[in-house]
Amino acid sequence: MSAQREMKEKNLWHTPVTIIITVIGVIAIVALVTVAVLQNKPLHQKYKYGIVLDAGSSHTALYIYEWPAEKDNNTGRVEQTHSCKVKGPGISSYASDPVKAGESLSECMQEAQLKVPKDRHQETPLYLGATAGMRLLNIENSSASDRVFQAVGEALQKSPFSFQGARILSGQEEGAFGWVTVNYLDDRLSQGLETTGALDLGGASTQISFISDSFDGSESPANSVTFRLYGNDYNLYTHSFLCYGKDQVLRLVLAHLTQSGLGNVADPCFHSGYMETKNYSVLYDSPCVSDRKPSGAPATFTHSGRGDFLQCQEMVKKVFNFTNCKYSQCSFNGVFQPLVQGPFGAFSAYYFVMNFLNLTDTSIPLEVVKEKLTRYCATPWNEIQQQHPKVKVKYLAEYCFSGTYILTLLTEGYNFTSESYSDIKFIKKIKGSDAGWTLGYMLNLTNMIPAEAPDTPLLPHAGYVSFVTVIALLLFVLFIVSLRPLWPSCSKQPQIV
Ligand SMILES: O=P(O)(O)OP(=O)(O)OP(=O)(O)OC[C@H]1O[C@@H](n2cnc3c(O)ncnc32)[C@H](O)[C@@H]1O
Ligand SMILES: [Ca+2]
Repeated sequence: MSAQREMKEKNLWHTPVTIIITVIGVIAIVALVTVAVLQNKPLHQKYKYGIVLDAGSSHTALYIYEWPAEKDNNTGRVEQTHSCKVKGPGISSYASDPVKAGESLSECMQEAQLKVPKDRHQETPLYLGATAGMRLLNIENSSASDRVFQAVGEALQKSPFSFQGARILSGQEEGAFGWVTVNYLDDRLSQGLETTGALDLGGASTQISFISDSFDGSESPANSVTFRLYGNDYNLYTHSFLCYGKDQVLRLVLAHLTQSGLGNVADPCFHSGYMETKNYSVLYDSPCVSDRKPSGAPATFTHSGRGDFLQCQEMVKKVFNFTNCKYSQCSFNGVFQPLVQGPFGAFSAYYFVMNFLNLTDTSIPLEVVKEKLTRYCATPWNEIQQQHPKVKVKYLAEYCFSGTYILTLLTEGYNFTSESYSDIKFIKKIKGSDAGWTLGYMLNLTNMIPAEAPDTPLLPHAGYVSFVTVIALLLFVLFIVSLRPLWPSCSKQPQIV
Protein backbone atom coordinates (compact mmCIF):
# COMPACT_ATOMS: atom_id res chain seq x y z
CA MET A 1 0.00 0.00 0.00
CA SER A 2 2.77 2.37 0.91
CA ALA A 3 4.45 1.56 -2.42
CA GLN A 4 1.23 2.42 -4.22
CA ARG A 5 0.96 5.71 -2.39
CA GLU A 6 4.58 6.35 -3.21
CA MET A 7 3.85 5.63 -6.91
CA LYS A 8 0.91 7.99 -6.86
CA GLU A 9 3.04 10.62 -5.22
CA LYS A 10 5.63 10.14 -7.91
CA ASN A 11 3.08 10.23 -10.78
CA LEU A 12 4.59 12.99 -12.89
CA TRP A 13 1.17 13.79 -14.44
CA HIS A 14 0.32 15.24 -11.15
CA THR A 15 3.38 17.44 -10.90
CA PRO A 16 2.70 21.19 -11.17
CA VAL A 17 4.91 21.48 -14.27
CA THR A 18 2.93 19.00 -16.36
CA ILE A 19 -0.36 20.39 -15.20
CA ILE A 20 0.73 23.92 -16.16
CA ILE A 21 2.06 22.72 -19.55
CA THR A 22 -1.17 20.85 -20.26
CA VAL A 23 -3.34 23.82 -19.32
CA ILE A 24 -1.23 26.17 -21.46
CA GLY A 25 -1.42 23.68 -24.34
CA VAL A 26 -5.21 23.47 -24.13
CA ILE A 27 -5.54 27.27 -23.85
CA ALA A 28 -3.23 27.73 -26.84
CA ILE A 29 -5.28 25.33 -28.98
CA VAL A 30 -8.56 26.93 -27.98
CA ALA A 31 -7.11 30.37 -28.73
CA LEU A 32 -5.72 29.24 -32.08
CA VAL A 33 -8.99 27.72 -33.22
CA THR A 34 -11.03 30.67 -31.93
CA VAL A 35 -8.85 33.21 -33.74
CA ALA A 36 -8.95 31.11 -36.93
CA VAL A 37 -12.74 30.90 -36.75
CA LEU A 38 -13.30 34.58 -35.96
CA GLN A 39 -10.67 35.98 -38.27
CA ASN A 40 -12.01 34.23 -41.35
CA LYS A 41 -15.68 33.95 -40.51
CA PRO A 42 -17.88 35.76 -43.05
CA LEU A 43 -18.89 39.01 -41.39
CA HIS A 44 -22.36 39.16 -40.02
CA GLN A 45 -24.37 39.26 -43.30
CA LYS A 46 -24.67 42.95 -44.00
CA TYR A 47 -25.96 44.16 -47.33
CA LYS A 48 -25.16 47.11 -49.51
CA TYR A 49 -27.61 48.69 -51.89
CA GLY A 50 -27.67 50.58 -55.16
CA ILE A 51 -30.59 52.27 -56.92
CA VAL A 52 -30.94 52.92 -60.66
CA LEU A 53 -33.74 54.85 -62.33
CA ASP A 54 -34.33 53.81 -65.94
CA ALA A 55 -35.82 56.91 -67.55
CA GLY A 56 -37.11 55.32 -70.75
CA SER A 57 -39.07 56.96 -73.55
CA SER A 58 -42.39 55.40 -72.48
CA HIS A 59 -41.96 55.29 -68.70
CA THR A 60 -39.48 55.42 -65.82
CA ALA A 61 -38.73 52.42 -63.60
CA LEU A 62 -36.74 52.27 -60.37
CA TYR A 63 -34.63 49.24 -59.52
CA ILE A 64 -33.05 48.44 -56.15
CA TYR A 65 -30.05 46.11 -56.11
CA GLU A 66 -28.56 44.39 -53.09
CA TRP A 67 -25.30 42.52 -52.45
CA PRO A 68 -23.46 41.14 -49.40
CA ALA A 69 -21.23 43.88 -48.00
CA GLU A 70 -18.06 41.79 -47.91
CA LYS A 71 -18.48 40.74 -51.55
CA ASP A 72 -17.69 44.21 -52.91
CA ASN A 73 -15.46 43.99 -55.95
CA ASN A 74 -15.83 40.25 -56.07
CA THR A 75 -17.90 37.73 -57.99
CA GLY A 76 -20.59 38.15 -55.33
CA ARG A 77 -24.12 38.11 -56.54
CA VAL A 78 -25.80 41.45 -57.03
CA GLU A 79 -29.53 40.89 -57.06
CA GLN A 80 -32.55 43.03 -57.82
CA THR A 81 -34.65 43.12 -54.66
CA HIS A 82 -37.33 45.55 -55.71
CA SER A 83 -38.66 47.46 -58.71
CA CYS A 84 -41.16 50.30 -58.94
CA LYS A 85 -42.91 51.54 -62.06
CA VAL A 86 -43.30 55.32 -62.04
CA LYS A 87 -46.85 56.37 -62.83
CA GLY A 88 -47.31 58.43 -65.97
CA PRO A 89 -45.17 58.81 -69.10
CA GLY A 90 -41.39 59.01 -69.51
CA ILE A 91 -39.57 62.14 -68.31
CA SER A 92 -39.14 63.41 -71.90
CA SER A 93 -42.91 63.94 -72.03
CA TYR A 94 -42.62 66.64 -69.35
CA ALA A 95 -40.65 69.02 -71.60
CA SER A 96 -43.28 71.74 -71.20
CA ASP A 97 -43.57 71.27 -67.42
CA PRO A 98 -40.20 69.92 -66.17
CA VAL A 99 -41.01 70.23 -62.44
CA LYS A 100 -43.66 67.55 -62.93
CA ALA A 101 -40.96 65.19 -64.23
CA GLY A 102 -39.23 65.43 -60.84
CA GLU A 103 -42.49 65.13 -58.92
CA SER A 104 -43.50 62.04 -60.87
CA LEU A 105 -40.61 60.12 -59.27
CA SER A 106 -41.59 60.84 -55.66
CA GLU A 107 -43.85 57.80 -55.11
CA CYS A 108 -41.20 55.31 -56.19
CA MET A 109 -38.54 57.21 -54.23
CA GLN A 110 -40.70 56.94 -51.08
CA GLU A 111 -41.03 53.22 -51.72
CA ALA A 112 -37.24 52.95 -52.07
CA GLN A 113 -36.80 54.61 -48.65
CA LEU A 114 -38.89 51.88 -47.09
CA LYS A 115 -37.12 49.06 -48.93
CA VAL A 116 -33.52 50.11 -48.20
CA PRO A 117 -32.66 49.90 -44.46
CA LYS A 118 -32.46 53.39 -42.96
CA ASP A 119 -28.87 53.04 -41.77
CA ARG A 120 -27.84 52.38 -45.37
CA HIS A 121 -29.64 55.32 -47.01
CA GLN A 122 -26.71 57.74 -46.95
CA GLU A 123 -24.22 55.37 -48.51
CA THR A 124 -26.60 53.98 -51.16
CA PRO A 125 -25.70 55.34 -54.62
CA LEU A 126 -28.62 56.57 -56.73
CA TYR A 127 -28.26 56.91 -60.50
CA LEU A 128 -30.66 58.07 -63.20
CA GLY A 129 -29.97 57.07 -66.78
CA ALA A 130 -32.16 58.34 -69.60
CA THR A 131 -32.43 56.65 -72.96
CA ALA A 132 -33.97 57.30 -76.38
CA GLY A 133 -36.85 59.57 -75.29
CA MET A 134 -34.40 62.09 -73.85
CA ARG A 135 -32.01 61.56 -76.78
CA LEU A 136 -34.83 62.62 -79.09
CA LEU A 137 -35.81 65.58 -76.89
CA ASN A 138 -32.16 66.64 -76.78
CA ILE A 139 -32.05 66.60 -80.60
CA GLU A 140 -35.34 68.44 -80.86
CA ASN A 141 -34.86 70.99 -78.08
CA SER A 142 -31.68 70.72 -76.05
CA SER A 143 -32.59 73.47 -73.58
CA ALA A 144 -35.89 71.70 -72.82
CA SER A 145 -33.91 68.49 -72.19
CA ASP A 146 -31.54 70.41 -69.88
CA ARG A 147 -34.50 71.78 -67.94
CA VAL A 148 -35.93 68.29 -67.47
CA PHE A 149 -32.58 67.06 -66.11
CA GLN A 150 -32.33 70.11 -63.86
CA ALA A 151 -35.77 69.41 -62.35
CA VAL A 152 -35.18 65.68 -62.02
CA GLY A 153 -31.75 66.28 -60.45
CA GLU A 154 -33.21 68.71 -57.90
CA ALA A 155 -35.90 66.21 -56.92
CA LEU A 156 -33.42 63.35 -56.51
CA GLN A 157 -30.95 65.48 -54.59
CA LYS A 158 -33.59 65.82 -51.88
CA SER A 159 -33.71 62.07 -51.32
CA PRO A 160 -31.65 60.62 -48.45
CA PHE A 161 -29.66 58.50 -50.90
CA SER A 162 -26.28 59.41 -52.38
CA PHE A 163 -27.41 60.88 -55.72
CA GLN A 164 -24.68 60.36 -58.32
CA GLY A 165 -26.22 62.27 -61.21
CA ALA A 166 -28.69 62.03 -64.07
CA ARG A 167 -27.55 61.75 -67.67
CA ILE A 168 -28.39 60.44 -71.11
CA LEU A 169 -26.77 57.10 -71.93
CA SER A 170 -25.34 56.80 -75.42
CA GLY A 171 -26.90 54.09 -77.58
CA GLN A 172 -23.60 52.21 -77.36
CA GLU A 173 -23.69 52.27 -73.54
CA GLU A 174 -27.32 51.16 -73.51
CA GLY A 175 -26.52 48.18 -75.75
CA ALA A 176 -23.31 47.24 -73.94
CA PHE A 177 -24.76 47.45 -70.40
CA GLY A 178 -27.75 45.32 -71.45
CA TRP A 179 -25.28 42.69 -72.64
CA VAL A 180 -23.28 42.92 -69.37
CA THR A 181 -26.49 42.47 -67.34
CA VAL A 182 -27.59 39.34 -69.19
CA ASN A 183 -24.18 37.71 -69.03
CA TYR A 184 -23.50 38.71 -65.40
CA LEU A 185 -26.81 37.26 -64.24
CA ASP A 186 -26.10 34.02 -66.13
CA ASP A 187 -22.63 33.81 -64.46
CA ARG A 188 -21.09 33.75 -67.92
CA LEU A 189 -18.58 36.51 -67.24
CA SER A 190 -17.14 35.21 -63.95
CA GLN A 191 -16.84 31.70 -65.37
CA GLY A 192 -15.51 32.78 -68.78
CA LEU A 193 -18.30 30.89 -70.61
CA GLU A 194 -19.62 31.52 -74.12
CA THR A 195 -21.63 34.74 -73.93
CA THR A 196 -25.25 35.48 -74.84
CA GLY A 197 -26.15 38.29 -77.22
CA ALA A 198 -28.65 40.92 -76.05
CA LEU A 199 -31.65 42.26 -77.97
CA ASP A 200 -33.49 45.17 -76.38
CA LEU A 201 -36.61 46.70 -77.92
CA GLY A 202 -37.73 49.95 -76.31
CA GLY A 203 -40.34 52.49 -77.27
CA ALA A 204 -37.95 54.83 -79.11
CA SER A 205 -34.80 52.81 -79.83
CA THR A 206 -33.64 49.23 -80.17
CA GLN A 207 -30.26 47.67 -79.40
CA ILE A 208 -28.40 44.59 -80.65
CA SER A 209 -25.18 43.44 -78.94
CA PHE A 210 -23.22 40.21 -79.37
CA ILE A 211 -19.75 38.72 -79.63
CA SER A 212 -18.79 37.56 -83.09
CA ASP A 213 -15.65 35.58 -83.99
CA SER A 214 -15.41 37.61 -87.19
CA PHE A 215 -15.59 41.01 -85.44
CA ASP A 216 -12.48 42.72 -84.13
CA GLY A 217 -13.84 46.27 -84.35
CA SER A 218 -11.57 47.32 -87.23
CA GLU A 219 -14.30 47.43 -89.91
CA SER A 220 -16.57 49.66 -87.84
CA PRO A 221 -14.96 51.04 -84.65
CA ALA A 222 -18.20 52.88 -83.77
CA ASN A 223 -19.84 49.50 -83.17
CA SER A 224 -17.09 48.14 -80.98
CA VAL A 225 -16.93 48.13 -77.18
CA THR A 226 -14.01 46.42 -75.49
CA PHE A 227 -14.03 45.09 -71.93
CA ARG A 228 -11.69 43.17 -69.69
CA LEU A 229 -13.84 41.35 -67.15
CA TYR A 230 -12.72 38.68 -64.68
CA GLY A 231 -9.49 38.24 -66.64
CA ASN A 232 -11.13 37.82 -70.07
CA ASP A 233 -11.04 40.27 -72.98
CA TYR A 234 -14.24 40.92 -74.93
CA ASN A 235 -14.73 42.83 -78.15
CA LEU A 236 -18.45 43.40 -78.29
CA TYR A 237 -20.39 44.34 -81.41
CA THR A 238 -23.22 46.70 -80.47
CA HIS A 239 -25.58 49.06 -82.25
CA SER A 240 -28.52 51.16 -81.15
CA PHE A 241 -31.07 52.25 -83.76
CA LEU A 242 -32.64 55.52 -82.68
CA CYS A 243 -36.26 55.79 -83.93
CA TYR A 244 -36.54 51.97 -84.21
CA GLY A 245 -38.24 51.39 -80.88
CA LYS A 246 -41.76 50.14 -81.42
CA ASP A 247 -43.56 53.44 -80.75
CA GLN A 248 -41.41 55.37 -83.19
CA VAL A 249 -41.63 52.67 -85.87
CA LEU A 250 -45.40 52.77 -85.55
CA ARG A 251 -45.14 56.51 -86.30
CA LEU A 252 -42.84 55.80 -89.26
CA VAL A 253 -45.31 53.26 -90.69
CA LEU A 254 -48.26 55.58 -90.14
CA ALA A 255 -46.28 58.42 -91.71
CA HIS A 256 -45.80 56.23 -94.81
CA LEU A 257 -49.51 55.39 -94.87
CA THR A 258 -50.61 58.99 -94.47
CA GLN A 259 -48.52 60.09 -97.46
CA SER A 260 -51.28 58.72 -99.68
CA GLY A 261 -54.96 59.11 -98.89
CA LEU A 262 -54.90 62.08 -96.56
CA GLY A 263 -57.62 62.05 -93.96
CA ASN A 264 -58.20 58.32 -94.08
CA VAL A 265 -55.67 55.62 -93.28
CA ALA A 266 -56.51 51.94 -93.80
CA ASP A 267 -53.80 50.21 -91.78
CA PRO A 268 -53.03 46.49 -92.40
CA CYS A 269 -51.25 46.33 -89.00
CA PHE A 270 -54.46 46.97 -87.04
CA HIS A 271 -57.46 44.66 -86.70
CA SER A 272 -60.44 45.06 -88.98
CA GLY A 273 -63.15 46.97 -87.17
CA TYR A 274 -60.60 49.15 -85.33
CA MET A 275 -61.24 52.83 -85.94
CA GLU A 276 -59.84 55.90 -84.17
CA THR A 277 -59.61 59.57 -85.01
CA LYS A 278 -56.01 60.78 -84.55
CA ASN A 279 -54.19 64.12 -84.77
CA TYR A 280 -51.61 64.69 -87.47
CA SER A 281 -49.75 67.03 -85.14
CA VAL A 282 -49.43 64.30 -82.51
CA LEU A 283 -48.29 61.72 -85.07
CA TYR A 284 -45.59 64.00 -86.49
CA ASP A 285 -44.46 65.36 -83.12
CA SER A 286 -41.14 63.49 -83.11
CA PRO A 287 -37.82 64.14 -84.84
CA CYS A 288 -38.10 60.58 -86.24
CA VAL A 289 -40.94 61.64 -88.56
CA SER A 290 -41.27 65.43 -88.34
CA ASP A 291 -39.67 65.98 -91.77
CA ARG A 292 -42.30 63.83 -93.44
CA LYS A 293 -45.37 65.80 -92.46
CA PRO A 294 -47.43 66.29 -95.61
CA SER A 295 -48.15 69.92 -96.37
CA GLY A 296 -51.77 70.95 -96.25
CA ALA A 297 -52.74 68.00 -94.08
CA PRO A 298 -56.03 68.30 -92.18
CA ALA A 299 -55.90 68.40 -88.38
CA THR A 300 -57.06 64.83 -87.95
CA PHE A 301 -57.24 61.54 -89.81
CA THR A 302 -59.24 58.38 -89.33
CA HIS A 303 -57.04 55.43 -88.49
CA SER A 304 -58.85 52.20 -89.36
CA GLY A 305 -57.63 48.61 -89.38
CA ARG A 306 -57.73 45.90 -92.04
CA GLY A 307 -55.79 43.11 -90.27
CA ASP A 308 -53.41 41.68 -92.87
CA PHE A 309 -50.05 40.38 -91.63
CA LEU A 310 -48.38 40.10 -95.06
CA GLN A 311 -49.36 43.61 -96.10
CA CYS A 312 -48.38 44.89 -92.67
CA GLN A 313 -44.97 43.28 -93.13
CA GLU A 314 -44.63 45.00 -96.50
CA MET A 315 -45.34 48.33 -94.83
CA VAL A 316 -42.89 47.64 -92.01
CA LYS A 317 -40.14 46.67 -94.47
CA LYS A 318 -40.42 50.17 -95.94
CA VAL A 319 -38.98 51.70 -92.78
CA PHE A 320 -35.68 49.85 -93.36
CA ASN A 321 -33.20 51.00 -95.96
CA PHE A 322 -31.32 48.02 -97.41
CA THR A 323 -29.29 49.93 -100.00
CA ASN A 324 -25.97 51.76 -99.55
CA CYS A 325 -23.95 49.39 -97.41
CA LYS A 326 -20.31 50.50 -97.51
CA TYR A 327 -19.14 47.58 -95.38
CA SER A 328 -18.73 43.87 -96.08
CA GLN A 329 -22.21 43.36 -94.63
CA CYS A 330 -24.93 45.46 -93.04
CA SER A 331 -28.10 45.09 -91.06
CA PHE A 332 -30.04 48.09 -92.42
CA ASN A 333 -29.68 51.85 -92.92
CA GLY A 334 -26.05 51.31 -93.93
CA VAL A 335 -25.09 50.04 -90.47
CA PHE A 336 -22.34 47.43 -90.31
CA GLN A 337 -23.27 44.14 -88.66
CA PRO A 338 -21.47 40.78 -88.68
CA LEU A 339 -23.62 37.65 -89.03
CA VAL A 340 -25.52 36.99 -85.82
CA GLN A 341 -23.78 34.37 -83.70
CA GLY A 342 -24.57 32.34 -80.59
CA PRO A 343 -27.55 32.40 -78.25
CA PHE A 344 -29.49 35.65 -77.73
CA GLY A 345 -31.69 36.97 -74.94
CA ALA A 346 -34.47 39.28 -76.22
CA PHE A 347 -36.07 41.46 -73.54
CA SER A 348 -38.32 44.47 -72.83
CA ALA A 349 -40.87 44.90 -75.66
CA TYR A 350 -39.60 41.73 -77.38
CA TYR A 351 -40.83 39.86 -74.32
CA PHE A 352 -44.00 41.88 -73.60
CA VAL A 353 -45.26 41.39 -77.16
CA MET A 354 -44.20 37.80 -77.83
CA ASN A 355 -45.43 36.74 -74.41
CA PHE A 356 -48.86 38.27 -75.04
CA LEU A 357 -49.01 36.55 -78.46
CA ASN A 358 -47.99 33.19 -76.90
CA LEU A 359 -45.01 33.12 -79.24
CA THR A 360 -42.08 32.95 -76.81
CA ASP A 361 -41.35 29.33 -77.79
CA THR A 362 -38.69 29.75 -80.47
CA SER A 363 -38.50 26.02 -81.16
CA ILE A 364 -41.73 26.59 -83.14
CA PRO A 365 -40.64 26.95 -86.81
CA LEU A 366 -40.60 30.54 -88.00
CA GLU A 367 -43.13 29.72 -90.72
CA VAL A 368 -45.58 28.47 -88.09
CA VAL A 369 -44.97 31.61 -86.00
CA LYS A 370 -45.90 33.72 -89.05
CA GLU A 371 -49.05 31.64 -89.66
CA LYS A 372 -50.12 32.16 -86.04
CA LEU A 373 -49.51 35.89 -86.29
CA THR A 374 -51.41 36.01 -89.61
CA ARG A 375 -54.44 34.45 -87.88
CA TYR A 376 -54.11 36.80 -84.91
CA CYS A 377 -53.91 39.91 -87.12
CA ALA A 378 -56.95 38.74 -89.12
CA THR A 379 -59.08 38.45 -85.95
CA PRO A 380 -61.66 41.27 -85.85
CA TRP A 381 -61.08 44.01 -83.26
CA ASN A 382 -64.30 43.36 -81.33
CA GLU A 383 -63.33 39.69 -80.86
CA ILE A 384 -59.85 40.69 -79.67
CA GLN A 385 -61.36 43.10 -77.14
CA GLN A 386 -63.81 40.47 -75.90
CA GLN A 387 -61.00 37.94 -75.45
CA HIS A 388 -58.80 40.36 -73.49
CA PRO A 389 -61.05 42.68 -71.49
CA LYS A 390 -58.32 43.43 -68.92
CA VAL A 391 -55.49 44.40 -71.28
CA LYS A 392 -54.77 48.10 -71.78
CA VAL A 393 -56.55 49.04 -75.05
CA LYS A 394 -53.53 50.93 -76.42
CA TYR A 395 -51.33 47.82 -76.07
CA LEU A 396 -54.08 45.51 -77.32
CA ALA A 397 -54.63 47.50 -80.51
CA GLU A 398 -50.90 47.40 -81.28
CA TYR A 399 -49.90 43.74 -80.72
CA CYS A 400 -50.48 42.77 -84.39
CA PHE A 401 -48.24 45.65 -85.49
CA SER A 402 -45.66 45.01 -82.75
CA GLY A 403 -45.45 41.25 -83.47
CA THR A 404 -45.03 41.96 -87.18
CA TYR A 405 -42.35 44.56 -86.49
CA ILE A 406 -40.43 42.17 -84.19
CA LEU A 407 -40.39 39.34 -86.75
CA THR A 408 -39.43 41.74 -89.56
CA LEU A 409 -36.69 43.42 -87.52
CA LEU A 410 -35.19 40.06 -86.52
CA THR A 411 -35.31 38.39 -89.94
CA GLU A 412 -35.03 41.20 -92.48
CA GLY A 413 -33.21 43.71 -90.27
CA TYR A 414 -30.72 41.60 -88.31
CA ASN A 415 -30.70 38.62 -90.70
CA PHE A 416 -31.79 35.89 -88.29
CA THR A 417 -32.68 32.84 -90.40
CA SER A 418 -35.30 30.12 -89.83
CA GLU A 419 -32.44 28.22 -88.20
CA SER A 420 -30.88 30.94 -86.05
CA TYR A 421 -34.32 32.18 -84.91
CA SER A 422 -34.34 29.28 -82.43
CA ASP A 423 -31.16 30.72 -80.82
CA ILE A 424 -33.30 33.56 -79.47
CA LYS A 425 -34.85 33.31 -76.02
CA PHE A 426 -37.54 35.84 -75.14
CA ILE A 427 -36.86 36.73 -71.51
CA LYS A 428 -38.12 39.14 -68.89
CA LYS A 429 -36.05 38.21 -65.86
CA ILE A 430 -32.95 36.18 -65.10
CA LYS A 431 -32.81 34.72 -61.56
CA GLY A 432 -35.27 37.34 -60.30
CA SER A 433 -33.55 40.39 -61.84
CA ASP A 434 -34.99 42.22 -64.85
CA ALA A 435 -33.01 41.98 -68.06
CA GLY A 436 -32.08 45.52 -69.14
CA TRP A 437 -29.18 47.95 -69.06
CA THR A 438 -29.62 49.17 -65.45
CA LEU A 439 -27.75 46.41 -63.60
CA GLY A 440 -24.79 46.54 -66.00
CA TYR A 441 -24.72 50.33 -65.61
CA MET A 442 -24.57 50.11 -61.81
CA LEU A 443 -21.99 47.28 -61.81
CA ASN A 444 -19.79 49.45 -64.01
CA LEU A 445 -20.16 52.64 -61.98
CA THR A 446 -19.53 50.90 -58.68
CA ASN A 447 -16.53 48.98 -60.11
CA MET A 448 -18.21 45.77 -59.08
CA ILE A 449 -16.81 43.68 -61.94
CA PRO A 450 -13.02 43.40 -61.59
CA ALA A 451 -10.86 43.35 -64.71
CA GLU A 452 -8.89 40.40 -63.34
CA ALA A 453 -10.24 37.18 -61.90
CA PRO A 454 -10.23 37.56 -58.10
CA ASP A 455 -7.94 35.24 -56.12
CA THR A 456 -9.98 32.44 -54.74
CA PRO A 457 -9.00 31.07 -51.29
CA LEU A 458 -7.31 27.67 -51.33
CA LEU A 459 -9.99 26.23 -49.08
CA PRO A 460 -13.57 27.19 -48.36
CA HIS A 461 -14.11 28.66 -44.88
CA ALA A 462 -15.38 25.41 -43.27
CA GLY A 463 -12.49 23.47 -44.78
CA TYR A 464 -10.03 26.04 -43.50
CA VAL A 465 -11.36 25.88 -39.91
CA SER A 466 -11.34 22.05 -39.94
CA PHE A 467 -7.80 22.07 -41.28
CA VAL A 468 -6.53 24.43 -38.56
CA THR A 469 -8.32 22.38 -35.85
CA VAL A 470 -6.88 19.05 -37.04
CA ILE A 471 -3.35 20.47 -37.30
CA ALA A 472 -3.64 22.04 -33.82
CA LEU A 473 -4.81 18.74 -32.31
CA LEU A 474 -2.04 16.90 -34.09
CA LEU A 475 0.56 19.32 -32.69
CA PHE A 476 -0.93 18.85 -29.23
CA VAL A 477 -0.74 15.06 -29.48
CA LEU A 478 2.84 15.29 -30.73
CA PHE A 479 3.64 17.56 -27.83
CA ILE A 480 2.15 15.10 -25.37
CA VAL A 481 4.06 12.26 -27.00
CA SER A 482 7.24 14.29 -26.78
CA LEU A 483 6.69 14.38 -23.01
CA ARG A 484 6.78 10.58 -23.03
CA PRO A 485 9.97 10.37 -20.93
CA LEU A 486 8.04 12.03 -18.16
CA TRP A 487 5.09 9.61 -18.43
CA PRO A 488 4.73 7.48 -15.26
CA SER A 489 4.96 4.18 -17.18
CA CYS A 490 8.23 5.33 -18.75
CA SER A 491 9.75 6.69 -15.58
CA LYS A 492 11.51 4.32 -13.29
CA GLN A 493 8.87 1.92 -11.93
CA PRO A 494 8.85 1.68 -8.18
CA GLN A 495 9.46 -1.85 -6.94
CA ILE A 496 6.52 -3.41 -5.23
CA VAL A 497 7.83 -5.58 -2.57
O1 LIG B 1 -35.77 52.15 -74.18
P1 LIG B 1 -36.59 53.29 -74.65
O2 LIG B 1 -36.67 53.35 -76.13
O3 LIG B 1 -36.19 54.59 -74.04
O4 LIG B 1 -38.09 53.02 -74.17
P2 LIG B 1 -38.61 52.39 -72.80
O5 LIG B 1 -37.50 51.93 -71.94
O6 LIG B 1 -39.59 53.31 -72.20
O7 LIG B 1 -39.37 51.11 -73.34
P3 LIG B 1 -39.84 49.80 -72.53
O8 LIG B 1 -38.85 48.74 -72.76
O9 LIG B 1 -40.23 50.12 -71.16
O10 LIG B 1 -41.14 49.48 -73.34
C1 LIG B 1 -41.03 49.24 -74.71
C2 LIG B 1 -42.35 49.42 -75.34
O11 LIG B 1 -43.23 48.42 -74.85
C3 LIG B 1 -44.42 49.02 -74.41
N1 LIG B 1 -44.96 48.16 -73.35
C4 LIG B 1 -44.70 48.17 -72.04
N2 LIG B 1 -45.39 47.19 -71.42
C5 LIG B 1 -46.09 46.56 -72.38
C6 LIG B 1 -47.01 45.48 -72.41
O12 LIG B 1 -47.33 44.83 -71.31
N3 LIG B 1 -47.52 45.10 -73.58
C7 LIG B 1 -47.19 45.75 -74.71
N4 LIG B 1 -46.35 46.77 -74.77
C8 LIG B 1 -45.82 47.17 -73.62
C9 LIG B 1 -44.07 50.42 -74.01
O13 LIG B 1 -45.17 51.27 -74.09
C10 LIG B 1 -43.03 50.75 -75.08
O14 LIG B 1 -43.66 51.11 -76.26
CA1 LIG C 1 -35.53 50.89 -72.38
